[in-house]
Amino acid sequence: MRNRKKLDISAYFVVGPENTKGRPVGQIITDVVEAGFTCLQIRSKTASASEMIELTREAAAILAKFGRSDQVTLLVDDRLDVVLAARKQGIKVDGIHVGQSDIPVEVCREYLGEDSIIGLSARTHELFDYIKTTDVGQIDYFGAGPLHETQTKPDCGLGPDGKVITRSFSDISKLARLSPVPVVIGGGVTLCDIPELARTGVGGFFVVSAISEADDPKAEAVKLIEAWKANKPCKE
Ligand SMILES: Cc1ncc(COP(=O)(O)OP(=O)(O)O)c(N)n1
Ligand SMILES: Cc1nc(C(=O)O)sc1CCOP(=O)(O)O
Ligand SMILES: [Mg+2]
Repeated sequence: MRNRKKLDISAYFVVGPENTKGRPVGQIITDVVEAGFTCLQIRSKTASASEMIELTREAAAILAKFGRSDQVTLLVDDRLDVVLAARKQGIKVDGIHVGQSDIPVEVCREYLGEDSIIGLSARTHELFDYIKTTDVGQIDYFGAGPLHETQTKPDCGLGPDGKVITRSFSDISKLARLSPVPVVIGGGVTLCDIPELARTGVGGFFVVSAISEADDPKAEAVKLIEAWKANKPCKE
C-alpha cells in the first residue's frame, strides 16, 4: 500500500457517475490521469456499494495501465465498506476521505492500517478549532472549503440561517500556516482561482465540475495543472 510520506494532493479530482453529464466516468478519469492529476477520489451519493467497487476497480486499472499506481493516490469518499471490499478483491485502493459526520478516522485507521491515506474534511472555520484540540496523527490531510457555493454539494458551507458561508483566501492562508498536515481546498474551484490558491500555501486544490462538466475534460485538467505549477493569472 501507499507510503504515507509520498502523498501528493496538489491536483485532486473527485468524481462519481452523477457528475459527468452521462459520460463514462472511466474516460474522464483517463483524461485527468493523462493530464497529470496526483490524487483521485471516487465519490457518489447515488451509486450502490457494488457500483462503487466497480468504479474503484476501473480507476485502479486506469492507473495501472498508465504506470501511475504508485504516484497517484486513489481514495473512496465515505465508504469504508467499499474500500475493504475492493481490497479484498485485490484492487489497489490507497484509502478513504471522510467528513465530520462520517465514520470516525480512528475506526478507518484501525481497519485500513498504518500505510493507508485518510483525509478528513470540515468547514474551514471548524478546522481552526479542530487543529487546536485534536490529535491529527491519524490524518494525512485536511479537505476544506467551500471556496465558492457549488451545485455539486449544495449543502456545503450552509450556515444556521440557510446561507452558504464561503472561505476567503486570507482564511485559507491562515489555515495553511497553522495546519500540521497538508490542506486541500475545493468547492466551486475554477481555473481563475488557482493562482491565488497556490499563493496561500495550501497543498493543493480539489475539483469536480470544473473537469467533469467541461466540454473537453482533458484540456481543462491540463490547464488547471499548468496554472497550479506556473502561478500565473488565468486566461480562460
Ligand atoms: C478532498 C475532499 N474534501 C472535502 C470533501 C467533503 O467531504 P464531506 O464533508 O464528508 O462531504 P461528502 O463529500 O461526503 O459529501 C471531500 N469529499 N473531499
Ligand atoms: C465534495 C465537496 N466538498 C466540499 C467542501 O467544501 O467540503 S465542496 C465539494 C464539491 C466540489 O465540487 P465542485 O468542484 O464541482 O464545486
Ligand atoms: Mg463524507
